[in-house]
Amino acid sequence: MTLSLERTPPSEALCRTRVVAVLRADSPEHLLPAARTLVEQGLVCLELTMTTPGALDSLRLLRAELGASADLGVGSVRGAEAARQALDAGAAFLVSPVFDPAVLAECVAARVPAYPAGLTPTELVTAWDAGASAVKLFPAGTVGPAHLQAVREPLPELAVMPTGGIGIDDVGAWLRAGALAVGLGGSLSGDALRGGDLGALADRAARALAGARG
Ligand SMILES: O=C(O)C(=O)C[C@H](O)[C@H](O)COP(=O)(O)O
Repeated sequence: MTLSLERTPPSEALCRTRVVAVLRADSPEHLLPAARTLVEQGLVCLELTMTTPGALDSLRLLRAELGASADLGVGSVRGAEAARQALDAGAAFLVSPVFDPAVLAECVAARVPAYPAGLTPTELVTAWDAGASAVKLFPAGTVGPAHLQAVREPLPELAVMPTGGIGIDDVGAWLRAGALAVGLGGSLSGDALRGGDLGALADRAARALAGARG
């Protein structure tokens, strides 16, 4: 199907590293040291979720502290107002657990990459045809890489970012099944967002990136 829409492409950093760290914390306290650790390892695409208290203040802080070394987006975005607030705070991309056309419209207008979600072929194609930069397969862990491979056989044009329930050692399998990139939340963060060991976080980041390189 040929559409006359101008799709904002995913960032160069996402296409290169192929891993997005989903940072969902109970408090903003430990975000900065964890983010620094990930960026030092080369895991530079970071998604701060709106469910984290003070998420947009944290985004501003991380942007000031990490500058151009990180590709900082916002996740769990629902509704036009939240999308506008995240974009005003400088989000480099927006992610959602659903396909919300209002969020996508804000991203299209601002020419910022948008990653709305779907699970079924129809949901994924609907978000893709509406102009998603890539579609987030969510919750990916409930279906596995075989689902992605089967969906993309008749729909090879879809750029897909599986997220939700993915282990750090599963990255390679998802990329081989046709994913553009994967999102890693809990399996990557571990206890680092609660003040846990940053050395262990660095090791997990290195493992995830090694899996992405294949
Ligand atoms: O809400 C969004 O926009 C999200 O990005 C949701 C994330 O995909 C998951 O919260 C990550 O899930 P885990 O890797 O299982 O911890």
